[in-house]
Amino acid sequence: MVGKPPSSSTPGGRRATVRVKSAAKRTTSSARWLERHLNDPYVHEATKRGFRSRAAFKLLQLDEKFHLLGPGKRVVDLGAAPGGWTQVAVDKVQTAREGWKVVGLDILPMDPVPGATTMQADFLEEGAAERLKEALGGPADVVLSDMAAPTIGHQSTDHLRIMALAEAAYDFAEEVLAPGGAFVAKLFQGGAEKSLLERLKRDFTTVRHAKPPASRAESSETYVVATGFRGANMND
Ligand SMILES: C[S@@+](CC[C@H](N)C(=O)[O-])C[C@H]1O[C@@H](n2cnc3c(N)ncnc32)[C@H](O)[C@@H]1O
Repeated sequence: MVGKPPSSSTPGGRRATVRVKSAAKRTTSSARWLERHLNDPYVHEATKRGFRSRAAFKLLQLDEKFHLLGPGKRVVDLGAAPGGWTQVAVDKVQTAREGWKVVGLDILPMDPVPGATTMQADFLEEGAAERLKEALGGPADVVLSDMAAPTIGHQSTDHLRIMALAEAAYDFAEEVLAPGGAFVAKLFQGGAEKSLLERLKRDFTTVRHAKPPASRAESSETYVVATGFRGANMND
């Protein structure tokens, strides 16, 4: 009969049945994703306002709460693609005066964002941080990291991978931040690993965890927000 799954009584049949089942599971979860996407008010608002991603609202909300961005500031945006945070950063920092800067980096290609410098590189690869420093051409007031590797569903592996990205982002931030600067990094629930938190508490006047309303409730994503950088040489 057409459409009837192959018999699972033979090894080939069982494999085929498993394949059919997992394809069906994938179809159901993509359908669920599409439905959620179409009903998401942030997706609609992002389209209306010309943002490339709904993620733009997470930065707008973090900025509203922590006052991170402002005219004339110099910003680094790590994990920038497709560019929602970069758009928000340019919008908030650009002024008629010289000196403001937004540099975005992603491992994926990204369409240029007017006003920003963008580069494609794996941030964890040797030389990427140096190239980024060159593009920045001076100290930064804000280092943002929304970097996240695709999750594999294995909680501790996903946690380790995002922590490695956050730690690398802070290694970079520690070198380029101007006194008074701010650092934001995406983490998974459970918050920052003790070692990163200890460094942040030592180096900043305020360290908070935040989950902006635009971050989906079912996502374990959260952000660590550190403000009031005490200055690079304070530990010397
Ligand atoms: C959640 S998305 C960022 C969304 C972005 N903030 C926006 O507003 O459009 C996470 C990004 O981190 C990037 N990423 C993950 N690992 C990276 C790495 N090692 N180096 C650079 N970018 C990385 C991914 O390619 C992805 O584009």
